[in-house]
Amino acid sequence: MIGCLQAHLSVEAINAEGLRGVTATVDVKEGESIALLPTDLIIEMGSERHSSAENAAVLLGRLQKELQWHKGMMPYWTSLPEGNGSIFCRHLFTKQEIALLQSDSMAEEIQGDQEHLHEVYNGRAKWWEHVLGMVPKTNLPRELGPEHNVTLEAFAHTACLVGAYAFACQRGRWPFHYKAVCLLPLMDMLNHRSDGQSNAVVDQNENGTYSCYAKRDIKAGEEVTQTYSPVTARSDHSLLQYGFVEEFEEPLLAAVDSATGFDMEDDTWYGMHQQLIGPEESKRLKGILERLQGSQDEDSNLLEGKPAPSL
Ligand SMILES: C[S@@+](CC[C@H](N)C(=O)[O-])C[C@H]1O[C@@H](n2cnc3c(N)ncnc32)[C@H](O)[C@@H]1O
Repeated sequence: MIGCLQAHLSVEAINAEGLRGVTATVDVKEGESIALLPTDLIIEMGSERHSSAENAAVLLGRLQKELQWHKGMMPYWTSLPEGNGSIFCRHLFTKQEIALLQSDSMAEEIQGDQEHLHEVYNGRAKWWEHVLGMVPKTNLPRELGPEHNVTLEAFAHTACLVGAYAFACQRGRWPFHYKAVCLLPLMDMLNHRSDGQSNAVVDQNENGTYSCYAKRDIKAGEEVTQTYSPVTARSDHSLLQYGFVEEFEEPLLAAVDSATGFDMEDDTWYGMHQQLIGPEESKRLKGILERLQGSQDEDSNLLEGKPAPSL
């Protein structure tokens, strides 16, 4: 499998905590391709409309039915985190962990996702949901169950992998093209850095293959990173979707913790449940911070309860 993949990348631990990522094996110039993924290595699941649980069911269905393919892709499967606890993920949160969120709206969201995961596992989708394409076609029997060698935990783990590793991808050719959810081996080994900090982008070529392009010159040995979805602009959602919060060299205040600003056009996404700040409030808070001098001494004074500088 790896023979078909052309890449100037090496997968390795990239920090002292042992976080795995990819580094460039050669110097790459801005705009050059660092890796090329052929179409036959793209793993298509359901559509973008479908949940991670539904797409996990499609993937497990393919794995059970297409044994040759399953075997051929073994280097990829073994490269993914294996087993319970290897991913910090909403589908696997316990009741105690949900309580730690201290946010009713997020707790509800996660409980809803966990119920949905059980429903997909138990095959409770209505017949008309299948007919209307509201649930993807899977090769699996409607009921997964232990008799198919997929435990609920393994199923939840697969849904977690899909949630954190899959890409939205364009499939087929015009006029029969459509948006799907795909796993892109190796491309999914790139870690996230916020926009402006990342040095690469994963893009689809006209012939359907995927390339990883350098956004600026990259030196051999340097980590190669890309910017994941806009979800990462908010620490709480980044934690829920991907299991991490990006660390910035200069920590930002929680209220304005979006490094890239609010890049979603529809800011209701950020304002759901009316507890979160939108672009206007973010601008106002950033304005205040910019006017504050923010020296170490002033911060210490504030922490000791001494008067804040006047604005
Ligand atoms: C698409 S995978 C990237 C490859 C992954 N590091 C691996 O070793 O399999 C996404 C996962 O990588 C980790 N990750 C990505 N970017 C990160 C970052 N900036 N800080 C910490 N963890 C990160 C998170 O665990 C996330 O769920």
